[in-house]
Amino acid sequence: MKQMLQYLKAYKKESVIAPLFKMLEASFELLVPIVMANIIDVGIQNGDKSYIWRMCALMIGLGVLGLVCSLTAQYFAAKAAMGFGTALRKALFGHINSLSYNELDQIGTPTLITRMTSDVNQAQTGVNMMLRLFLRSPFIVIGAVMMAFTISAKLTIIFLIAVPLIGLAIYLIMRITVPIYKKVQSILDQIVLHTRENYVGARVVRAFSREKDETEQFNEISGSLKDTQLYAGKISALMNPVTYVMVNIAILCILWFGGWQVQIGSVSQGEIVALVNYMNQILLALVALANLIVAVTRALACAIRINEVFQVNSSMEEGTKEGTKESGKSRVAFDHVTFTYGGAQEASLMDISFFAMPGETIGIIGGTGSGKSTLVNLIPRFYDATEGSVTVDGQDVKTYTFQHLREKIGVVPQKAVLFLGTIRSNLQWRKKDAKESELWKALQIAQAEEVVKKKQKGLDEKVETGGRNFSGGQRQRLTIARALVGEPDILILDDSASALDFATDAALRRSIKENTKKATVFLVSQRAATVKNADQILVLDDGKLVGKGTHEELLKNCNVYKEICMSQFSSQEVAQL
Ligand SMILES: Nc1ncnc2c1ncn2[C@@H]1O[C@H](COP(=O)(O)OP(=O)(O)OP(=O)(O)O)[C@@H](O)[C@H]1O
Repeated sequence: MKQMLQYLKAYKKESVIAPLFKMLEASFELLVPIVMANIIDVGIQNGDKSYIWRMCALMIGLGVLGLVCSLTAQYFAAKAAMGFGTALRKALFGHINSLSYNELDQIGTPTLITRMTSDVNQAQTGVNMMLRLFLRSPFIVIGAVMMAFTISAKLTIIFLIAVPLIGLAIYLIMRITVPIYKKVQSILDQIVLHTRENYVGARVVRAFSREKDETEQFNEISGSLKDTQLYAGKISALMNPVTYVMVNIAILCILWFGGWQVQIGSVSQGEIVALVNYMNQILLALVALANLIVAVTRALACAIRINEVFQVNSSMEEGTKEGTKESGKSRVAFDHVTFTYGGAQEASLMDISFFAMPGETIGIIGGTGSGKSTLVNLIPRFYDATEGSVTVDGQDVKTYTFQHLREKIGVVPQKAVLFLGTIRSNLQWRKKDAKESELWKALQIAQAEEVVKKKQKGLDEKVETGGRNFSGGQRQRLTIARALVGEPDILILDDSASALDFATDAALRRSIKENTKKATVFLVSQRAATVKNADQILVLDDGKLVGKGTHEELLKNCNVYKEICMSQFSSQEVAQL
């Protein structure tokens, strides 16, 4: 909670003004029954019309003042709560971005989305209500009891019995509903998970005619959300009848016992009306307090979920060096590298050693799940090696600042993702100030020149979220171009040509070789044809490096490589390769 409150720091003034004005409003509200009593006891009893008019004007004045105070409080509370929400959202977004893949894998994207959106909103609502009602409701309850005491000490006994009983009833109802509201938030997580999976894989769902099953599954989760909320709602709905019955019994008691007091002349008729008003004010204040407690408990549950994310620290410590380039040194070197994913039982890479010189092309081949992507992910430090070391330009990757390390590397991930914007804005991700000529050069190398030229607005053509207005092959070429802008020292193509036809794939490799002579290129592929011309081919099998050398060398001495080639070409073709 303390950690959460730091986001209100910039709104100290607003956080004080809002409750103060709410208390001022409450003070005016507490005066109204007294004025009312005077109208009855003095104005009506003496038939003094001008007194009645004056008192009515006073009541209107109190109402207007109360409204002004309430609006002022509302304004400052909203300002503080919005500011709190914005600061919290910013901090959470920054923190999530600072986490390494290891932590992101473990927390999971759907729950991060719920925490970033719905949970932050709930926390913001909690702060808003807290600022407005935290002091006001108890102030009204205590104030009304004290005002009743000034009218009649004897009749105040009814208040002293009724208030704790109403409070107890509200507490019992809330004891059941509050845990249910906490459960609602975790069901929302499941809804986000299901929706996301369904929308991302919409085509697959349709291809397998799974719409009905998916809809049924979704209905089941949203039905459980509905049932849970309905249950909480039904119990909460008891709040009004139960409390109103209790208050009305209390009012009956005031009228009954008050009637006797009026007869013996110790209390006036106007004062009885004032006491009834105070009882009603107490009821409303207690119901508002109950709503406040529900909102604050919900906000607290959300704050705990947000805090859980803040408490996850990146397992990666950023280095401080910029790095230098020494000639004659390997550009990338793996020294006895072993890597195990967080929570996994077995290592995905075992004792991998190799080095790559500037200008070399390294092919990485192996079956599905053999560890190819995992290997290249260690170079830009998406993950850290569990054992051994990875060096870039002779320096351990852990010693670099993230910016300097990643500036050296152009990555084309397996899944071609573009971002909302234009082709130009997407291509400028590695180099913000890249000139038009640089962009076209990258597009030309990536065989994407035609793709852009065919678009009406060229480089300024709009890219929809995820690049959904481009075909799979077009997206792949554009992501390759994006990685080439700024001429990286290391280029990683993680199965990035899978959606390209063989001719384009071959043209792409040729073009990369000719145009990026100084760069070290990592070509990850399951196709032997893609890696066969590489200067060095690494063959992975179940996380182990089972072969290292040129195509010819591997054909002679690496059975796994030979098997891969045989499975993709006839023996005659293999002999000619
Ligand atoms: N985020 C992850 N968390 C846990 N295990 C993972 C994760 N990513 C990959 N793995 C496991 O690590 C192993 C190697 O996966 P990797 O993605 O490196 O294989 P790959 O050779 O690139 O496969 P493919 O050619 O199918 O892309 C697999 O057994 C996989 O299940």
